[in-house]
Amino acid sequence: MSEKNLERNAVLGCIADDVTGATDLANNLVQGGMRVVQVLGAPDAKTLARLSEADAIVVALKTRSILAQDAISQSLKSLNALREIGVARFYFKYCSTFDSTEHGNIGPVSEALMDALGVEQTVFCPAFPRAGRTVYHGHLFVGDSLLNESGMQSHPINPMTDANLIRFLAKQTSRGIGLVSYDDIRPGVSSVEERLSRLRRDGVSMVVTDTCSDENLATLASACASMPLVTGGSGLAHFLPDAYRKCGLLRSGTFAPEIPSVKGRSLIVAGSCSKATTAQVKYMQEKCPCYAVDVAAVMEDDAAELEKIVQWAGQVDVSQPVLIASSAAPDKIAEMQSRFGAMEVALAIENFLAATTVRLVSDLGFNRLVLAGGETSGAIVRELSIGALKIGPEICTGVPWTESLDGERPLALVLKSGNFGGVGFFESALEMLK
Ligand SMILES: Nc1ncnc2c1ncn2[C@@H]1O[C@H](COP(=O)(O)OP(=O)(O)O)[C@@H](O)[C@H]1O
Ligand SMILES: O=C(O)[C@H](O)C(=O)COP(=O)(O)O
Repeated sequence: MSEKNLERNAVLGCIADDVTGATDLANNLVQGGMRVVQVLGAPDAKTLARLSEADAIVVALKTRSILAQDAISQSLKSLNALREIGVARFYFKYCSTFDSTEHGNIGPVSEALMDALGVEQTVFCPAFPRAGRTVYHGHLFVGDSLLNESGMQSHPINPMTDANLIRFLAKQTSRGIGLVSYDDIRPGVSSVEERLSRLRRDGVSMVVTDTCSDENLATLASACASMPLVTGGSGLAHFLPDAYRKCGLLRSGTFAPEIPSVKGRSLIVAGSCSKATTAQVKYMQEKCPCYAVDVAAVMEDDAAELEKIVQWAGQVDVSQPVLIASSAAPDKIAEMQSRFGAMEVALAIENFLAATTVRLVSDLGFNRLVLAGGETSGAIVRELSIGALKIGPEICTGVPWTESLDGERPLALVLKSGNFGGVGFFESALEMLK
């Protein structure tokens, strides 16, 4: 394909099951040298056709924790729109901690995408070593802890209680599941390719990959570059652009992403209850005014609680960032869930934080938004009616600044995965805009 043609067609179309995972993926593709645009919600081909300069298009859905049939329908709509504009390679992105449940959507959506593309095999590569996610003998580790001992076992809506990905995925699909082990990867690309073809011959269509290092990811990216579909966390995406360049699929050269040029008030909204976000909230409470959301009040009279927050935020000096957090410890979460129902609380808080953010943006001029949590961020960007994001520079591993490309006024946004970032993340993110 001539260099000019390479300029025209997106090489890779990505479908992500939550918005923070989508920006995490987009960030890794940008780091690999791709020009990336992220769209929010299942698009149509007409919308995508306008993004002709992008090497990769990332479609950010909110399908991780919804009914499988709805997740499949939104994912296939996105796939069809991407195919209609000529995209031929696809990436289904889910969490590096494989966030799902026994009846979750990773298996069903992967099956649907494989069937729509007519592919016999794909890989499941959640690992992201730079973020401490590795896989060994098919078991997922977060740092030096097994997934089910990492804190993810207490997740409010998808507690991860089994680190064995093969056993866990088998509960979501009846298709053959196999493993490309560390010992298959260590010798190099041809060893991985031989293992994959042996598994394919044996009818194994879903292949979990061990990954202990970035070097393993680079090997896997080269071995999978010809696959029409790959699935995983964002780690593999860091190395795919180079693999595509080596196949002549992607133009050479890289570019420096721009920091958002949005001036104005800063708002931090934390709905994630992960260990990382809880620590970040605790740190930031010492640095700026913080409102701890009263979950029981939200469940009983959300309008009154929202008005209280708007009044409170209106008293804060405009030069100060404002922090609103519903994050809580597992025992407090359990108490609310037993009183009101787990999904009822989850959805009520997502919708409450979304409505609150819209009010603060429209009434008090907040336009630099740092959002913590995948489901939380998805609800907020949907309520703000943001359709597309330009990917900016990385703040920490897996989390970039972004800027809205549409809507009434430009917004600078951080969509932070709950688990990502150090304790001072919120402060560091805002420092970058000074
Ligand atoms: N105090 C709380 N009690 C119960 N559920 C909560 C509380 N605060 C937030 N939640 C819910 O927990 C879920 C957090 O998910 P998410 O935003 O994806 O965070 P993460 O990125 O850590 O997974 C959301 O559904 C949110 O509404
Ligand atoms: O951890 C990842 O791979 C992604 O950044 C992600 O999917 C995060 O989802 P979360 O719900 O924000 O933890």
